[in-house]
Amino acid sequence: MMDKALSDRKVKSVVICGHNGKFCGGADIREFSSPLTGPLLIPVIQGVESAAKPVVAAIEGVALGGGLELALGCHYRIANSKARLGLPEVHLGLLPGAGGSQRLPRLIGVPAALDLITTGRHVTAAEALQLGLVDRVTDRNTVDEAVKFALSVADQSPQSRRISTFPCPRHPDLDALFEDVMQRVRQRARGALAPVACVRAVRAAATLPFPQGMERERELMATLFTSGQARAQQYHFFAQRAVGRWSMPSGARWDKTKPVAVHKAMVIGLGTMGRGIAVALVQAGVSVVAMETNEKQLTDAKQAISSMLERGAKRRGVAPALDKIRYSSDHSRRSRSALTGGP
Ligand SMILES: CCCCCCC/C=C/C(=O)SCCNC(=O)CCNC(=O)[C@H](O)C(C)(C)COP(=O)(O)OP(=O)(O)OC[C@H]1O[C@@H](n2cnc3c(N)ncnc32)[C@H](O)[C@@H]1OP(=O)(O)O
Repeated sequence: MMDKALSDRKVKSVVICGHNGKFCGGADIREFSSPLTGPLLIPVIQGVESAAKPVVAAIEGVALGGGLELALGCHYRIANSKARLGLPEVHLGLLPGAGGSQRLPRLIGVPAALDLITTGRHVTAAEALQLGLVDRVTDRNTVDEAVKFALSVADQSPQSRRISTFPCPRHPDLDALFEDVMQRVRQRARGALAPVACVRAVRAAATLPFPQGMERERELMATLFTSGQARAQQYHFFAQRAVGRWSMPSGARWDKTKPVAVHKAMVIGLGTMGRGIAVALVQAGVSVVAMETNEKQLTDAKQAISSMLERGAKRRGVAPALDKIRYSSDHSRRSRSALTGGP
């Protein structure tokens, strides 16, 4: 479709838009666990950018990851005022590997690009306009506005709008900037590879011509792409969404179940975890039966839990709720029934 639009002489300018009010949330993360198929994004974006006629991105909903990278390959970007834009790959253990790490700094400058790429944060359309990431923001129908705009620039050459040809905006002391950012990113990353690789990729954009920068981006991406950290972070992405959709063998489901207040709980086993759980429950106002069959462990736990509750209460300026917890070494049915108030 794109090839057809770009090669048809009757077509003077092109608008790329999404579907159902969303421009593009990026690549399908599930595809990263198997060999990549389909047209590779980098040549697609290069084809768009090098087109001889203006190409306009009409951004509604979200433009994230590869979606924003595609928009950066366009010559103009028009965003709906409710749209959100970002390069969140760092949260998936990756970097913006379809030219995003090389085009973004050329468009909005190194400090702003470092911020967006290393944090993966989304920006609103208003902030995107302020940063120079988009050319216009509209409250109206974005595709209609983009079509109007595309017609108004149809006779103009897109030559000066190709971000890959922009020099990276100058910064007075690049070395000091990167040293400072790298130090802060390393501290925050606590061993994560992707944020550090993101800084390295942006440094390549700031110091190398575009083709060499792309090569550096590719090398860094190749290391991250198959890393255990990336696999774990991508698993985490889907796991986070799955826990929000739980269902029980009984058929109870997250969206059909009303929450029930919990007033009593029993904690069985008072090791480090059990003690912490008992304290958290008491502090949340729940009456707790704390059960431990090992007498020595029970004595130690009583002391530890009381002092945790006292310290917590002191910090919050309230009385310690020591009366909310009862201890037991009796694992019998009678002891467990104390929870339900049964016989
Ligand atoms: C050498 C190789 C070079 C390769 C270059 C590749 C370059 C491109 C890379 C990328 O684009 S990486 C992906 C970047 N994008 C993201 O990280 C966006 C992730 N998604 C989100 O932030 C949110 O889902 C959203 C898009 C803002 C929508 O949020 P909302 O709250 O409305 O819905 P969710 O519950 O989060 O999601 C709904 C549904 O969709 C699934 N999903 C969302 N995004 C993706 C995705 N990118 N890939 C696959 N699936 C996605 C999500 O899991 C939900 O489905 P269920 O889990 O409920 O079935």
